[in-house]
Amino acid sequence: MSDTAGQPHQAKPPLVADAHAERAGGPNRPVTEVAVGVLVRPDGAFLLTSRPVGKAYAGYWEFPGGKLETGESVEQALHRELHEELGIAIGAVTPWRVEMVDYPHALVRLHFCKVFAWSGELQMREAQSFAWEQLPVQVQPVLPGTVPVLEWFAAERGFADATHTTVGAS
Ligand SMILES: Nc1nc2c([nH]c(=O)n2[C@H]2C[C@H](O)[C@@H](COP(=O)(O)OP(=O)(O)OP(=O)(O)O)O2)c(=O)[nH]1
Repeated sequence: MSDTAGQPHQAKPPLVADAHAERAGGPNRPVTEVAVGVLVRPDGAFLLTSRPVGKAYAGYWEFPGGKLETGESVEQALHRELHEELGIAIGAVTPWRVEMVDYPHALVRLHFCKVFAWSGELQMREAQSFAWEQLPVQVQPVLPGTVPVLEWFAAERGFADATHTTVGAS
C-alpha cells in the first residue's frame, strides 16, 4: 500500500491547550473529538480493525470508534459507534488516555477507552477487516494516531521489542 497520506505531527505529551495552538490550516483549526474503543479479551488480545474504503487512511489499522456527534459524551459515542461498526453492545467503558494528533485532514483529539465486556457477535458492518492482536502486532500499516496505544500496552505488559512493523521496513 502506498503511504501518500503524509505523516502527521503528533503532539507529545498530549496537551488540551494544544487544541488552540496555531497549526497548519490556521490558528482556529477546529478540533474533532473522537471516541476510541480498545476492546480487550480475557487473554489480553485487543481488537484492531482496518479503515474502510473512502475514509482518510483507508486500509490502515486502528481501534474501532469515531467522531462524537453534537451533545454526545465520549461514552455515548463509543456505545453508538461500536454498535454501528461492529454490531456489539458494549458494557462498562474505562477511560484510558487522551491524545491529540494533527493530521493533514483534521486535528483530532482521541479519547482512548478500554472495554472489557460486550455482547453480540462481531459483525464488520462497514466491510472492514478485523484482527485480535497481541504484541507485536502482525497487521500493517498501523494508523499513526494508533501507534502510541501499542506503546502504552507495551509499557503495561513489560514488552520491550518493536510493537509493530513500520511500512516500508523489511
Ligand atoms: N477510530 C479511530 N480513529 C483514530 C484512531 N487513531 C487515529 O488517529 N484516529 C483518527 C482517524 C480519524 O481522523 C479520526 C476518526 O474519524 P473517522 O472518520 O474514522 O470517524 P467516523 O467513523 O465518525 O467517520 P465518518 O463516517 O463520520 O466520517 O480519528 C484509532 O485508533 N481509532
